Amino acid sequence: MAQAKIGIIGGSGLYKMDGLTEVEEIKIDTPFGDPSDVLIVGTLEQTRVAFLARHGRHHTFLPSEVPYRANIYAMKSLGVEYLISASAVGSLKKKVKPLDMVVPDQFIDRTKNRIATFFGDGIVAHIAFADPVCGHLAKIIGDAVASLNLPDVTLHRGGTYVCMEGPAFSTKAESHLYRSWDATIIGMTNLTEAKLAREAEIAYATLALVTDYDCWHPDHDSVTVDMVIGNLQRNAVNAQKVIQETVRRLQANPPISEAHSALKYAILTPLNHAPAATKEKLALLLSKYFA
Ligand SMILES: CSC[C@H]1O[C@H](OP(=O)(O)O)[C@H](O)[C@@H]1O
Ligand SMILES: Nc1ncnc2[nH]cnc12
Repeated sequence: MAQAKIGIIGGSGLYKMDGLTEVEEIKIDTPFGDPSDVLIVGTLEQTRVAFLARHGRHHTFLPSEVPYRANIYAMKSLGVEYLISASAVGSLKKKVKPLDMVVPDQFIDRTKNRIATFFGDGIVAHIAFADPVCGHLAKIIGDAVASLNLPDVTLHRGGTYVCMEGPAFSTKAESHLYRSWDATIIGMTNLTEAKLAREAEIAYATLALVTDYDCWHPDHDSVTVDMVIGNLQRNAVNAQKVIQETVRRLQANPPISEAHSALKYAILTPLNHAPAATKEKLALLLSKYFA
């Protein structure tokens, strides 16, 4: 089976990664069903990386339908230790403009229709999630953006990403509510992914690409898909440059992340009392904790 230390999940508008060489398309079966698409493993900056289109390469999964568990499990099965997410987001702050880039450090959960854990069925675990992204990886992504001096792009390090269920965009009342919470950006996918990545002991951070002002701004039209895709296509080239530079920095200096031992104190069920079928299903994540 192919191996890759670095994973990339591309969101709306980023359905492929240019510049990969020695490319393999890998179909991975998981105990949680099929991932959104085949995983593309290739070489970038002398490193094997695995790319996955979050909504499928033809954008066929709603945010609520994305098989998040299968996606993260598939990344883990390739040996991924660092996961870079590229995502389209709306801005909840005036100073965060369309085409800007944000590397958030917090999330607020407004999802209601998805499973955001690998656990259950006889094995209970509670990961710490106070700091939901890997600070080391977030810094490397931020440094990569800063080093590229991209024209018309302002970098915002830190900020809170509201993860809503969708698929409809927010009402104005909701958008104003999130602004009153001092949230920075809004999207529909990254919190779920960040939780599962943490349970899988993968360091995770987000490169958020701002496409719109959601629907709160009196001087800007309310968000539409056209607006999002139009801006993200403009952002996609920049996003790929940032990802490539992040991979270069990451492989030169891979940090030890707290995420890599997230389950050490999280599992409450003595594993010798856990149902065999659940142990088997979760062995990829748990075998290092089997006695
Ligand atoms: C196409 S607009 C809404 C859609 O875009 C974002 O997707 P992703 O996070 O995968 O880039 C947002 O979360 C929604 O899923
Ligand atoms: N305004 C918005 N709300 C939710 N998800 C988004 N993705 C891009 N823009 C968005």
